[in-house]
Amino acid sequence: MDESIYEKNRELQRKLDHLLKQARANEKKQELYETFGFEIIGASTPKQLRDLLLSQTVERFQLLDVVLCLVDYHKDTERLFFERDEEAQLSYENKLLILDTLKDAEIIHSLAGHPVLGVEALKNYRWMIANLKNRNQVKSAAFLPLLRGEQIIGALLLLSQDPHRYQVGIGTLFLQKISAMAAVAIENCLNQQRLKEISYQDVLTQAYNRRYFDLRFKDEIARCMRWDDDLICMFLDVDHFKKINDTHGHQTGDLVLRYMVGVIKEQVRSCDIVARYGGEEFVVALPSTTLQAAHEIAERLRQAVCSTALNFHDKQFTVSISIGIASLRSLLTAQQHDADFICNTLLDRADQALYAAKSGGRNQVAVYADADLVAH
Ligand SMILES: Nc1nc2c(ncn2[C@@H]2O[C@H](COP(=O)(O)OP(=O)(O)OP(=O)(O)O)[C@@H](O)[C@H]2O)c(=O)[nH]1
Repeated sequence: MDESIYEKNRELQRKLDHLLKQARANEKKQELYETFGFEIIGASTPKQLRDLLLSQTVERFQLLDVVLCLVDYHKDTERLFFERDEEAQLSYENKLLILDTLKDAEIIHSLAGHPVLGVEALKNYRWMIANLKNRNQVKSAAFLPLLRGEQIIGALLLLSQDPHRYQVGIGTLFLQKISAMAAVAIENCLNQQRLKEISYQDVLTQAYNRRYFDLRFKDEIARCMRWDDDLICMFLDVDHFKKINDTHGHQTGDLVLRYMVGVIKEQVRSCDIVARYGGEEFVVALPSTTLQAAHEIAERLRQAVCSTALNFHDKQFTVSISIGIASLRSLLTAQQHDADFICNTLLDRADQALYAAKSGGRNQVAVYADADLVAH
């Protein structure tokens, strides 16, 4: 056979090998993207989703970094996405940007509804990387809009050190699939959190309900014990509430309960847990608070309530509250007990203190003092 035919054969073989190699690489890539996409869809908590979108993407796709921006249509994205996890909030500070529909209207308007790659992505969306420490190492970027129907709910910006990684003209099908799955997952996750919040809320006052308090209270006790911190349980009860209802009507009574939650929230920190425990009784957990500080807060609250003239439904009147407080630290000086016992005993002690405040004449603060009770 003629040498040129051999050469043609070799050339064809080389081309075939190259195509096979490319096909295998694409298959692998597809598998990687698909597995990742299914994991995103399967994420059941904001923590899992945060980890997948903001950390795992970098690792699995060998990126320099990734930035996610979300449009805050319901003014709740940050709260729901971070679930009050301040540590996570801090560590993802520059990687998750929450866009306000009013303040950032122009920016939101500038988000493209299709993927943008290469120089244009870097030029148009430089604001997304403005606070990244490694922003100077970014050489190419892929901007992927997160769409739900016609609406943009945010965007992902994938960043690479390789100037050729995201160039105009490269196929974006894999990337589009990932961003479509991320959009669904984010929306689902936020909606699930919203449902959870509703089920933990007291409908009348918007404070947490007892179910939520019981769950969180145990967590907070465990956390404070781990850090050798004190924790205060405070019960508050409106004095002669039945009389308020009887005199001014049930609807006015409802307004008093709502007002109470407002006053309590004004006097405590955002990390304290305020819940309606039943009827006209409220409970507050104050982590990392000393008994003395809690006593001062309770006194301030009591005074704020009884010194304010209320004017609801054209009826002017004043109300007073009785408060009972108990501290975790005084309970732990006795002996070690399991979490349920500690939780129940602390609630019981605060309730006993409240009872003492009521029987002492109402409109007063009482502190549980019998540290030996737990041993009985
Ligand atoms: N308006 C209104 N009243 C409620 C609600 N839940 C419970 N109550 C009323 O709260 C009143 C509580 O009365 P009591 O338990 O006798 O207590 P009190 O009159 O506040 O007396 P002391 O606590 O001893 O000072 C009852 O009349 C309940 O009907 C509510 O959601 N709205």
